[in-house]
Amino acid sequence: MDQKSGQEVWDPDWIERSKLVEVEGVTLVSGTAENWSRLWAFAARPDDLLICTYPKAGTTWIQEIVDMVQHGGDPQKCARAPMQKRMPFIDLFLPKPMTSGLEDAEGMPSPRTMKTHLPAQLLPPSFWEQNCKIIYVARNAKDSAVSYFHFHRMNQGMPEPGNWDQFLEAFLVGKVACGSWFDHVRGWWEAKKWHPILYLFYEDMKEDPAREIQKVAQFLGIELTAPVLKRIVQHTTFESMKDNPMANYSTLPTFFLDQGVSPFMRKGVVGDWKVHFTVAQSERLDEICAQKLESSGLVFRTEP
Ligand SMILES: Nc1ncnc2c1ncn2[C@@H]1O[C@H](COP(=O)(O)O)[C@@H](OP(=O)(O)O)[C@H]1O
Ligand SMILES: O=[N+]([O-])c1ccc(OS(=O)(=O)O)cc1
Repeated sequence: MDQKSGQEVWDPDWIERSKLVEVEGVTLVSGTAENWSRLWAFAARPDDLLICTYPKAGTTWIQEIVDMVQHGGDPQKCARAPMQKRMPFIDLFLPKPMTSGLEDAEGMPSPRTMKTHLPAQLLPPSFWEQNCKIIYVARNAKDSAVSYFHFHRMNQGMPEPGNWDQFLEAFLVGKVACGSWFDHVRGWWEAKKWHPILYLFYEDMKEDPAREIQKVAQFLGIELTAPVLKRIVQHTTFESMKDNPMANYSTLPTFFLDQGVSPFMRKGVVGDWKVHFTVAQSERLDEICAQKLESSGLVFRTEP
């Protein structure tokens, strides 16, 4: 901690590209796998809210929406700290001496809102036992893969992605951090049959943000007046969030997240996959998707 600025001081040597390690057959970054027993034993509280996503589904977007809904649409209150401090990322373990999301969560007073990228079968059991509310956001596989590829390029703590073709291969077989996208979206979809889970889609949020924000408010039992709803919509547009230092991760050092390589708030659209996928790659993903999501009732849109 820098005494003058009160800022955490990081050393570039702490950051290195992670290896992938399997936990119960799911590939996770090594920091999460090494701390598995602590994470599994995490003590959820009944009034905890958990935001779950496969990486790049719009996690930060729904986090900012939830924070605004919880704080009456007051942007000042949502500017109290960077996102990772407002809503700890429980499965993120950065090398010591940096604090982990788990420790931040443990030290946080209730009511807490936290974030995870864990698949449903790896969620610490106390979240089920305490009947915690969960908001899940899913994004179509093609845009998720593209966004995840660029995120691997810029996040110096993620495994090396290789080139696009190599990364997509790894994504399709689920050998990337957080495992298979297909298993993730399906696992959480099944879990909502027996647990209070609000399951949202990125594409729906783009189509009609006000409608989806209302679903969040209703799920949380909060009433929004028309002007508050309007303010939340405006505050959480891609353009607003791109310029918001408390939401765009610009407070993290560039030797960790190199936003010169690719910004965290990159494009924020549906359909950017068309710039990256060949026709053959797109058809292959469609085939796997049809097979993996068969008879689940889960349907994704890939067009704006
Ligand atoms: N307010 C917003 N509206 C639309 N997309 C947003 C957004 N805030 C973040 N995103 C997009 O969500 C993705 C990041 O997801 P996460 O927060 O889960 O890591 C990025 O996608 P792109 O890389 O396609 O631009 C980012 O641009
Ligand atoms: O706070 N962090 O260190 C942090 C936050 C978000 C993040 O992106 S994500 O896609 O892995 O959630 C990575 C690191």
